[in-house]
Amino acid sequence: MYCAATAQEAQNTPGAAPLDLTGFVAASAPADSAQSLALLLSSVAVAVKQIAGKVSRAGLEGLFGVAEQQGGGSGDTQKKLDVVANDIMKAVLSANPQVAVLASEEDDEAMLCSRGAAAAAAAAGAGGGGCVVVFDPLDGSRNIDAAIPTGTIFGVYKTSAAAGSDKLDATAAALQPGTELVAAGYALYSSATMLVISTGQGTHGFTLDPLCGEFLLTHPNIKIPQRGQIYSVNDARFHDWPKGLQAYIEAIRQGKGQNPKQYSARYICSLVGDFHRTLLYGGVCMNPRCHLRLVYEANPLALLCEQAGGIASDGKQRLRDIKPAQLHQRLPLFMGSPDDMTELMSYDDVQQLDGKTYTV
Ligand SMILES: O=P(O)(O)OC[C@H]1O[C@](O)(COP(=O)(O)O)[C@@H](O)[C@@H]1O
Repeated sequence: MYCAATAQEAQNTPGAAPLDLTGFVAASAPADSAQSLALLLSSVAVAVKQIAGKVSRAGLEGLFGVAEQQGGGSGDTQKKLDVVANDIMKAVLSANPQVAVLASEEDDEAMLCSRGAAAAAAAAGAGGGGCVVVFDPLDGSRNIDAAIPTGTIFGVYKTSAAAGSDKLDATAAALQPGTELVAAGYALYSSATMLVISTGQGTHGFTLDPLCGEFLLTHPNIKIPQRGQIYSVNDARFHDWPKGLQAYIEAIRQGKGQNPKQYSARYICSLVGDFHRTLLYGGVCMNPRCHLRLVYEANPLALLCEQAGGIASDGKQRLRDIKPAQLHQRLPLFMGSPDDMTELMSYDDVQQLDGKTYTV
């Protein structure tokens, strides 16, 4: 089988052109799904390029601010760009015949895509079928109006785990534990547009080259540092946290943790941005209250984190082992370097479960 190491060797060959996303996935994903995942991730890349265009032109196209009509979904106030990004994801992905089910943060229910669902039902008996794509079309959208980085998060499952013989239940198909993910990724809309993906063969980062319009491999086989020196959390909530989390943060702030160095705080309030920095620089990023969503935010990032050698938890257990009960289920989220995460989890009492919400 052609594996990630081979694709990486090609990337490192002097004079070789950087690999593009589709070529890399076709060459490095598991052999039985490489072609289909390459096609699927090509569709994601098309949607991401369109969203990146809208994000960068939002101020010029009147796309700042709150949407006039509030839709369903996870209950957050929808921004104009949330709606635009959601429409783009659904339009592009539903045109891909492999996609049987789409589940978005911005919609109440998972939806069946007629072409993909018919194909999935037809192939279900043979153990085949289409795929389910879960996504948060624009994470961190409260940052949009200040041109601060935002992102798109997605995860891909097979329908076969949920398909009956002739009828596919869209919601059931979307409620799979993170251990069933066959691919996941995020786009980061920042000084560069990046797409970071995993098909279960490592975590790899691609940068959109505006000159050729392609995502090119710039960060092959990302490995999160064993330990970092940065923690990322909304620190203003310190006095609402449980004792264990307070004690951990106090220790690392003062260089009194297992790492005898004082940690720095960094918090963009854009999950993709905070996670991306953590992946590259190490340390921990977290939201200890029940705010982030298991299905389309936490689980996809957890796959990327683990494939980079990190740990992802809800503060009690491995995140990807949790079987979702609802599409918009929220939970505490902790991800980061293995040594930092192991130290954090040793404090045990780190989840903020008081149900408190905040207006800003
Ligand atoms: O208010 P908190 O607890 O700091 O939460 C901020 C988090 O919420 C998010 O904005 C996600 O919420 P949205 O999906 O509604 O944008 C993350 O990007 C960010 O990490």
